[in-house]
Amino acid sequence: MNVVQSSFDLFDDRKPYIKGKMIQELFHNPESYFTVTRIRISDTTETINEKEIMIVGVYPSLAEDEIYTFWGSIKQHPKYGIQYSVEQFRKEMPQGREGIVHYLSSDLFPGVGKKLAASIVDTLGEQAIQRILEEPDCLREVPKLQDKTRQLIFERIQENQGLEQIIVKLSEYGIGISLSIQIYQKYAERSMTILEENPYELIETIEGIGFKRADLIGRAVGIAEESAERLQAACLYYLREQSEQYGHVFLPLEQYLTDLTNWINQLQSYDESSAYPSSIPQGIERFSRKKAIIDELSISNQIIELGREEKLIIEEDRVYTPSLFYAEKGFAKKVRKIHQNGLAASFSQQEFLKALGELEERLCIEYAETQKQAIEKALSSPFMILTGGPGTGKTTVIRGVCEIYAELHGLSLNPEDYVKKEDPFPILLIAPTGRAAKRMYESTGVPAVTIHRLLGWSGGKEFKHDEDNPIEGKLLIIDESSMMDQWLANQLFRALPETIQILLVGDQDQLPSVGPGQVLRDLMQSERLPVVELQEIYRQAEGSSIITLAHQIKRQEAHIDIKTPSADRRFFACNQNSVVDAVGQICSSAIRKGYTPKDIQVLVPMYKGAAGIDAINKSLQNLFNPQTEGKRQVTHGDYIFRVGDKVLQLANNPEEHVFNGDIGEVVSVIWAKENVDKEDQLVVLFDQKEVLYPKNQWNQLTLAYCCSVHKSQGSEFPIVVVPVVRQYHRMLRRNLIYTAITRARDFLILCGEEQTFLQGLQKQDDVSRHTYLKETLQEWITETVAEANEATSTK
Ligand SMILES: Nc1ncnc2c1ncn2[C@@H]1O[C@H](COP(=O)(O)OP(=O)(O)OP(=O)(O)O)[C@@H](O)[C@H]1O
Repeated sequence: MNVVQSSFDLFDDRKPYIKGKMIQELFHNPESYFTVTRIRISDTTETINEKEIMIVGVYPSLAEDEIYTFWGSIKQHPKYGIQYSVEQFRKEMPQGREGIVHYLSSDLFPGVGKKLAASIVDTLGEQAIQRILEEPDCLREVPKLQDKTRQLIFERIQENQGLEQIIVKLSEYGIGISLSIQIYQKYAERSMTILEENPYELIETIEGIGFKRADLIGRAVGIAEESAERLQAACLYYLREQSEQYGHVFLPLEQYLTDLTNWINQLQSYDESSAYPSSIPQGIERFSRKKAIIDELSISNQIIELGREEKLIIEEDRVYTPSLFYAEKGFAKKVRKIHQNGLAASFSQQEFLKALGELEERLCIEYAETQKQAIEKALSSPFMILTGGPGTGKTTVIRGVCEIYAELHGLSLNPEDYVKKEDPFPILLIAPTGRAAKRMYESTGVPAVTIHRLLGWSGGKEFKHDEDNPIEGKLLIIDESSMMDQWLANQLFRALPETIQILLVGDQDQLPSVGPGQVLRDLMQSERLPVVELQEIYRQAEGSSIITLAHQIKRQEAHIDIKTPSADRRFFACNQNSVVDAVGQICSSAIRKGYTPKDIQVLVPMYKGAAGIDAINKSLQNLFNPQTEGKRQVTHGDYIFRVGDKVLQLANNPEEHVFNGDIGEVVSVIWAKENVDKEDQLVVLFDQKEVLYPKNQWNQLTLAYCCSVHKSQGSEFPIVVVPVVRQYHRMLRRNLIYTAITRARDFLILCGEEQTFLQGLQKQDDVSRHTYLKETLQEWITETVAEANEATSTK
């Protein structure tokens, strides 16, 4: 294979080096890549006699049985003796034969395993790739190679000419095959040039490459710490990271500059012991390549430059990424337009009361005074917000709005009356998740879809509807709007006609959106749009103590009793070490009472640790769906997926109409030998729709017996089990617990430590989000709701 003659010659073999194989990794920080490994020396030009040495510095975890070359300097530690401080490193090229076997048995060639790949190389020699390209028929010489596989090998090699070189090269920096393929697909023959000249570009273009990984390549190819490319990439990356992690839409300039400077310096100050976690083995010197302190002035120069190039937007003392700046401004602009231009229904009080009376009769309920006001206001305002805790009748009001709107406009609510394209259904009901939309449909009888579906999302940034191709509709009702982030809100609003009427429904005490922003909260707090809050609880009337507990939490009452059992609520005391068993016992007991795994949902705030989601899922899998003879299962990383398992979708897959947070069941495992693609496959059933998962999509799935509170937003389950133990204490806060317990429809079981639960309720979200939506609306819409009301009442 010609990889060995790659033009990528960055390493100076004349400098002293040490070559060797790993014996043991003593420390590796996956964040900073600071690594300490003991290696067995196979060759060196340094003046040492040792056969083994400790390699200390910034490099990825080494692969077993691979030879690496390190360039650096020898340091003498008073206690631990000789150590080697690394400045550059390189994985030795795979030997010709080994490299081709590795390539041919990768996921690029489904159906070709190590054995077959070895047989191809044994038959065709180390020039196999070249030979196959020139004369595909040479593959006929390989024993037992089926025609279909032969064809596939040739086609894949032809499609990916040159890729094998990149794969081998990138593996030197700890970059695996799938990322290498993405890099190659993006840059083709320019891949190597990008890597050598500005690996930081990969952060923007390749998902899965963050600043630290790019910086690792940057170090290896010799890009200076203070170079503009590196610092600019750090500025952009840090801002994006802060938005993604903490939900900020912008950062205050001063804070951004200080925190970013500290972050950059901490990244490179590997020789300052304070920068390292205490888990580094004592006695290991903390040093690496030459250090350069980056001062605030250098960073601010780069920020100004990025501002000039419009890669950052600086408005007064706020720094934004362009996408969030335009999302926030664009959304605010459209809200103002709809608020001022939207066409509200016009009707007399008499007409309204008549329609309401008929509806009450039909539904056999009597709307409460605030609920009536909510319906009337929603119908007569271009933009209204309806809020309230669980069970206060938000959905009942939505139903009223739909029915009376239809009545007042003489419209039918039967979708079958709208089959013609030029006559679309006038009332659009949407929610951020599929399950929330389904609930909305079930309780109102009006069709409801996800926001993504309404927008005709087809993956990535592709939406069918936007300002040039707006959605058609007259009334739009958005439920669970606390989950809507600033990007999605803007995407939705830009696709709406200015004349549409909007009812936004949500509970601001629930968790904020996963993505940046706090759209619902800002809209409400701007005091520029009418808001109706429902406070009376109706589900309580049906005997629900779950709802009472939720409202006690919402009102921040001082004495909350979680221990006294009631008809729909229990508490079981247990500690951190016994909580997994306790959850198991609770679930077993529910199953004995006739509930199925689908009815029971365990909700936990974190994945890792002895009481984390992963551990609970493994234990519940054995309980709910144990391995039995003949039941098929596959292993994927740490997980086993077995026929009958309840699984959770972790990514949006618009082609198959399955979305992040959807829950399904594994209904079959198809072995590689049973399908034309020659790879193991899973079939998952979601709501009567079967979806096929080839192996490379298994990472979109996880077990769902237990899932995160975040993923459960917008859903309801008959039985919810919420363990609360000290291990979660960093994550616990009022709105998280509130969201978890309000997911329970019939029965709520809390287990764990009462004290930890009560302490969690005392904590609010510690970081408030930096957003400017509220202020923008206040600047742009001059009249407050109170003033508007006054003006109407004096007319
Ligand atoms: N005015 C009313 N009279 C009698 N029952 C009512 C009234 N309003 C609502 N309900 C009943 O209260 C229960 C909760 O109402 P609804 O589902 O509309 O509340 P919600 O705020 O949407 O709750 P959640 O947010 O938990 O879904 C329902 O069973 C509903 O029929």
